[in-house]
Amino acid sequence: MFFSSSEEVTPGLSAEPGPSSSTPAQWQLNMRGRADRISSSVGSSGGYSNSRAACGSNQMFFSSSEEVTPGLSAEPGPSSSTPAQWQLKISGRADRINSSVGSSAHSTPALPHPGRTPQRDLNMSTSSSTSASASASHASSVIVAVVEGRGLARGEIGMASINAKYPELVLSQFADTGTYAKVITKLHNLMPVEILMPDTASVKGQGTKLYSLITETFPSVTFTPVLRRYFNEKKGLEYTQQLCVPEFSTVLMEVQTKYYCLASASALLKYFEFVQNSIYAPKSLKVVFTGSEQTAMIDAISASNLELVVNHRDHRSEHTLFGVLNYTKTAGGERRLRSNILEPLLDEVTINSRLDTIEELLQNEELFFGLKNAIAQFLDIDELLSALIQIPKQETVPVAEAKITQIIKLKHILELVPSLKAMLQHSKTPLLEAYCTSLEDSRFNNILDQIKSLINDDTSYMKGSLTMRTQKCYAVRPNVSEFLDIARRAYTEVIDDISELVAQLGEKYSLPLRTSFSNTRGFFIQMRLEGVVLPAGKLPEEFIKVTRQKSNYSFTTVDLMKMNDHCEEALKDIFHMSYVVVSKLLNEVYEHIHCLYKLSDAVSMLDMLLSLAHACTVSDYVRPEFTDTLAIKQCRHPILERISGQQPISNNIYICEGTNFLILTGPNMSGKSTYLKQAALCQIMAQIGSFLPAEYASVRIADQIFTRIGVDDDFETNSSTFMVEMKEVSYIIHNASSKSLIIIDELGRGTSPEEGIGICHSICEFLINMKAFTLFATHFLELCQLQTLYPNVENQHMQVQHVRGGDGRAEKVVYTYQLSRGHSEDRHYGIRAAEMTNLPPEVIEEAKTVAAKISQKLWAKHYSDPATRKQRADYRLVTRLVQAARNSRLDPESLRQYLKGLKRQYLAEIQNATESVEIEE
Ligand SMILES: Nc1ncnc2c1ncn2[C@@H]1O[C@H](COP(=O)(O)OP(=O)(O)OP(=O)(O)O)[C@@H](O)[C@H]1O
Repeated sequence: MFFSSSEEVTPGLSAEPGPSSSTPAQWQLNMRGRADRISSSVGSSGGYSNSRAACGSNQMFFSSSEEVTPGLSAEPGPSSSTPAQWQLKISGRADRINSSVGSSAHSTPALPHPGRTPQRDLNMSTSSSTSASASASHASSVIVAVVEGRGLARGEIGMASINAKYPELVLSQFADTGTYAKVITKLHNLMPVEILMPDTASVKGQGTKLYSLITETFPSVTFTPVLRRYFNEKKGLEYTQQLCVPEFSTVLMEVQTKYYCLASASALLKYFEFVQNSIYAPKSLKVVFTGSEQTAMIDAISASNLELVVNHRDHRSEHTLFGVLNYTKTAGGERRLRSNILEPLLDEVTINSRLDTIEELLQNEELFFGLKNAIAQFLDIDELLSALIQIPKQETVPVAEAKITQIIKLKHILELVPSLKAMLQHSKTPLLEAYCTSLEDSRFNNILDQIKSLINDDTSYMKGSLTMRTQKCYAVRPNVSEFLDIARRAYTEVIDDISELVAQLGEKYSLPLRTSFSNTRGFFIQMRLEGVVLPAGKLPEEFIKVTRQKSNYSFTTVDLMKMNDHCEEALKDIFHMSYVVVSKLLNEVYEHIHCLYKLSDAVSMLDMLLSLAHACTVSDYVRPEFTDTLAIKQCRHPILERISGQQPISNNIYICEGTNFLILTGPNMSGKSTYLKQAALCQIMAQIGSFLPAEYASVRIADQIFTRIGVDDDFETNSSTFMVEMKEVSYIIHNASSKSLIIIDELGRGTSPEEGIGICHSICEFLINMKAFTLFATHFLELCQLQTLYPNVENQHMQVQHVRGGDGRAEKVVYTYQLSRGHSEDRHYGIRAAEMTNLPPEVIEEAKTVAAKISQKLWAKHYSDPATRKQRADYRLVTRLVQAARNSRLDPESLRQYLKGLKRQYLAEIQNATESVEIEE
């Protein structure tokens, strides 16, 4: 049972004649006409929110004798046995969450699903939309519970999260490393408003490493210790079984032995019920389990470095990848895009099915614009679902009003389904066909028919607070409830009286007065000052609470305030009686309501795909193909392109298994970072199913994308810069695989050149052996020697031109932003920079000589160690052998000759390695 109320709709009234002897339809029109007249004559102040009546009252609205049926009623909830810690933190928490719920346009992503077919993509977004949904919500209305295994199970993490705004419980459990990188990344993506952990993990002074890391990394997020006993996996499973919508119940099989995520779910649901003061209806919640296998992992630092969803210089700026691709029309589409960018797909079939769809949308303009128009009219379905399935513990005026709004929104949304389906019927790609099929669900019509039996045909969701108030007042059909009809007549009369009063005042003082309405003031009077002569040079005494904004006066009178009170009283009655009807209606439609999950999935995915297609039309993008090579012809940086408004200089990117390590050199400001970032951004774009800013693109799917990008030099923080560098690199080394994409920009700057080169060199060698695709930008030209040592390394540089100044000494650098093979000839950028100053020439020359000697010495020293040199010779031999084995074109004789050559080469290298290397002093 979804809702219960002691009051029944009064039967038998439908046979009654309407008021004022007119027919019900006429009466309805008359009543609406009056209210609409006023609503159109007044300026709407602010968007939709609770009316004054709703806001002003905390008292119980109903004298209902029945209790609301709680989904978890059998369990002792926090309300009955509140832990002390909870009690302390509760006040204000619900408000904060609620206010963020109401205000944010962004949030939970409806997950992108990797799957093998488009149909799978559909199903997955139901079953795994998790990570997406989980990951998105930057609308801080997410609460997360985290628990870690103890003893031998240390490192096993269970997480459960729920967004007050979206009806989805996301569970995850995974083994993490000692750096807890996965937990931190997941939390970063979720952006929770509050994190719950067992009190035992956070005992002062003895907190676990995970606890310290979480509280240090998320200082602005509220941390709440919860008694360990609430992290109860048995209860977690029971709650999940009770709450899970049947359509998603396969998840129960998946999680039944995942004790840690179930334990988190148990604590989270209890806590959520407590702070929200409402519970979820049984069988109403989408429950999903997300591992980290289906999406590529992008750690929080990389997401920030690449400016995926937030620009770290200006948080409100749209100069992010999200900003470039976001042409979505719905909150759900926006969330889905955001979550996809943070967690791109791994499954080639799913990505290609999205690309097919985008291609169709680009080729079929009618379909593109038709779908866009259809999608743009949808409201936030997830938000509505979430509200529909939460059972308030108290029945107040705001609750009543909210329920009426919900039924109006539900009707509005369901009425849009046929036009969306009709548009999709023109499509040819499997993904769109699959969404079209998913909308052929008789439940949509059933619910709508039931709604229409009690709600007026022309009731619909509209913008503007007064307009929406009118919609709510007249939502229920006339003759359904006699008392409701009487209350509405009373309301209309007060509205007429208000109009009349304002007209009389205008006549009395010969002033151009207008009736206005706002949620905070109710009805009030407005007057423009221009061309107005005030009697006795000032406003009449009768006008009180005067405010002035530019050339507009706003005020009221004692009589108008009284009328407002009458209006509020009448409204309360209307909402009360409409609520009784609406609650009963919701009870009836409740069993079908879960088809909205399908609709939400379809709308958000279509919105995202339309948005990606739209981005292609704004700039010239190309469809990527998936191979084992990253090869992008004339690639452009997507964000730079958007910022500058003109095409940046394009460059080719080529990395393959044989040449998987690229060393990029070039002076400061020559475009190295831009080049590196555009490679990573294009990789992500390809893996969410977007076209790319290039002439041709082939992409190897990356399981993870890592970046280490240097911050600007800061002499004061050099030591900490070095530590940050080392931590970031160590994270990459511990987590990257041969299928990863790694971007490293400027490593080893926070220490002496000698150490810097040494560290860079050993890290490079480690990564070269790992076979990940790596782009490594550096100012240490010494590293370019790696190309001669390893066949899979290639040097590239950013070209610059040096233009001599008129006085023959000062030199100007012209940046071409063009990539070229080989390493940069521009050594000692610092000295070049110094040359451009007024330093005496002899000082510069001496600096050049000393620098050259030092670098030669460093290099020679580094390569003088016989053991290291032997190791490298071994590695080169193995690499060449593998290449030979793969080269199927060689006939046996050529292969033998080739192998002989390799042997000779290897022996020479070994001998060389043991000879001492002369170091020039
Ligand atoms: N391909 C390009 N087309 C047009 N402008 C570019 C391009 N690449 C870089 N730029 C411009 O040059 C500026 C400097 O580029 P970037 O930061 O990539 O240089 P860098 O070589 O990494 O510098 P540093 O070594 O100092 O970090 C960018 O802010 C951008 O405005």
